[in-house]
Amino acid sequence: MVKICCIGAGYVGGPTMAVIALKCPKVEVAVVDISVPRITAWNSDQLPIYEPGLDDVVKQCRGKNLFFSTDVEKHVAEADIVFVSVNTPTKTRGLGAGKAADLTYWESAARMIADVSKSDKIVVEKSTVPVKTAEAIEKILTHNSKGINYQILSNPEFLAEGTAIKDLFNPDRVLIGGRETPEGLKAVNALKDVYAQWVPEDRIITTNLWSAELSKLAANAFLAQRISSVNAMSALCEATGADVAQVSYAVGTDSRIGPKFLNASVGFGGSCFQKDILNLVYICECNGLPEVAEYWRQVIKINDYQKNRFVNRIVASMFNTVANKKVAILGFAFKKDTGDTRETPAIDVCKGLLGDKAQLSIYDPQVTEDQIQRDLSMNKFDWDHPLHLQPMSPTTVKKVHCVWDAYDATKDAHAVCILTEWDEFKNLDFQRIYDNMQKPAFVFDGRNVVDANKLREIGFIVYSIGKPLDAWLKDMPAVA
Ligand SMILES: NC(=O)C1=CN([C@@H]2O[C@H](COP(=O)(O)OP(=O)(O)OC[C@H]3O[C@@H](n4cnc5c(N)ncnc54)[C@H](O)[C@@H]3O)[C@@H](O)[C@H]2O)C=CC1
Ligand SMILES: O=C(O)[C@H]1O[C@H](OP(=O)(O)OP(=O)(O)OC[C@H]2O[C@@H](n3ccc(=O)[nH]c3=O)[C@H](O)[C@@H]2O)[C@H](O)[C@@H](O)[C@@H]1O
Repeated sequence: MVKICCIGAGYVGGPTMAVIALKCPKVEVAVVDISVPRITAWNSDQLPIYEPGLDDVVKQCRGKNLFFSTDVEKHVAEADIVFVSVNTPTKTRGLGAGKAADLTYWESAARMIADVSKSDKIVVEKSTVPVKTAEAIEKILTHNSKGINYQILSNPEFLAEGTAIKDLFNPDRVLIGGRETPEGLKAVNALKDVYAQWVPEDRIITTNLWSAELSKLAANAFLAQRISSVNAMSALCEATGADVAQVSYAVGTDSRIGPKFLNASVGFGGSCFQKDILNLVYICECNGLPEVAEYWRQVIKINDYQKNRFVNRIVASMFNTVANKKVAILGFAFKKDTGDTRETPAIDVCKGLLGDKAQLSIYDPQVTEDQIQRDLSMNKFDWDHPLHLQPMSPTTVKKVHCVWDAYDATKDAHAVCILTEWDEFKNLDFQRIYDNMQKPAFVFDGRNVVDANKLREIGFIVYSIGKPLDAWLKDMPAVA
């Protein structure tokens, strides 16, 4: 029986390994982590991450050929294939701070593999890493090899949160990069055999190591670039009276461009887009390509601009001050169908409003008050380290209240900000909300989920990203 071990039981390691276990009943899969609470949760009825369909997959395999454990060394020693899916945060100190990937966790995992291994192993990079990481890992492993043969593969993950199980069941492609040597090709084929249990062969792409590593960074940069492109257009739409949804549709029907990923928003969030682009920028700079670095940096700059523009629009519309006004925040997760708040635009919007002394009442169906308080008091990039290294007792942000109902959040509020596109926000009783709010009552829709015309009929002043502006908003211009 082939034995797989995955180091890192997070948003990628957990779901990916659960699906491998489900699709490959003859493979034994152990997912290991240094975080005791995380492993305890994986072994309980309350999984540590919310992901549609995940419970079902885990329930089918856990205890049969899928195991979650903190006994990292034992499972690594026994495995034929070791996936490494640990955090690769942005460095906060030293060389490359604010841009480069921090490979501390990767390096410690590689050293541990070298220490405990007694048999040959295929080591698979599942985390998103800088180009040429495989070379560094190879050096660590071979300098400590005790005669053991290691093959390093790059197998980046393309799943998106909220649709992880669907994406893993039916991926657009699986990418495997390896050394172009007989041993390298053999290792590539061994991993290909695992995926071939459910992924059609023509969707399994094999490349050299560096192409696989770079393709992951490139894919995320291209995706984020589309959002920054449409968000840049949204500002121009507001200035000209064009409607960004109509522009996106007209542009996206060109088959060379395609319709997906053209929704204007308050800005993209999530643990990876910003981190991976910063990493790409750093790699370009290190390779003497400042123009290329600046090109990609602009994707982040537009994203920051979009979040600032949204906050300024709110404050400007409400007579240039939100001090002591109750503002309801609907949605805190970085997108719907996940409880993940890493780099969510809601953090920047809330911090911006708190900077102007607003009182926030926040409702998200999947995010706890503890998490929100932690996010609003944490330093930039701290969130991307293993749980036990994150600040344990954050100071409570006093002007923030978290509630478990959209109606409670909006009661007596001056304004409602929609920051996540949860389906339930489309069907709220906005007449009831309006009746219980201060007047004039504002809605700032950062995800374009509500029917703005219906809300205007009720009496709201509505701002939707990239849509023709209400007369009220035109009279109160927001400077980003
Ligand atoms: N979240 C996502 O949707 C995607 C993430 N990625 C990449 O996958 C990697 C992992 O991301 P996530 O799963 O989101 O992170 P995560 O933070 O949810 O999980 C990482 C886990 O690794 C554990 N860990 C760290 N060092 C360890 C060590 N030495 N030994 C054992 N466990 C260790 C941590 O305790 C943590 O539970 C990152 O490189 C990320 O860029 C790639 C595609 C999608
Ligand atoms: O490397 C990663 O971590 C993953 O990053 C993204 O996945 P994810 O961040 O989970 O979610 P997305 O659906 O890409 O959304 C990212 C952000 O962009 C925003 N978005 C997305 C699409 C769009 O049209 N407009 C828009 O503002 C979302 O609301 C969200 O805040 C990629 O889609 C995955 O392929 C990749 O594996």
